[in-house]
Amino acid sequence: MTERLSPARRREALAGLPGWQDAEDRDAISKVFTFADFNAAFGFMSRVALAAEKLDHHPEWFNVYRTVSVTLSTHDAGGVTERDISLATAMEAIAAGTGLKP
Ligand SMILES: C[C@H](O)[C@H](O)[C@H]1CNC2=NC(N)=NC(=O)C2=N1
Repeated sequence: MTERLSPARRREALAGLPGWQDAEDRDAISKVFTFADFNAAFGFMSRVALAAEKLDHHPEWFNVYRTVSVTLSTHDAGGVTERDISLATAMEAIAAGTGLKP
């Protein structure tokens, strides 16, 4: 659970997570979510915050108006683990119900 993913597993996981990609400057994965408006973006962040606490795994993120830029990595492991894939998967499910930009 806390080991960095093999390249093959990482490719497989990213293939199932639309819009997620390798971060440019470090060992992490990232995505920019664009919502209908600020209300939807902040609602997404509120729901993700609750899920992150349950998973004990927390996003690095940056919100401007209706966009939320997310970077996930497991600091203890120095890279991407199954914990990041679990949180990314939860974020996808939450975003699907939160008023993504049409
Ligand atoms: C003690 C606690 O489990 C750790 O500090 C957790 C908390 N949330 C975390 N979140 C993320 N993204 N990476 C971590 O390594 C991490 N570690």
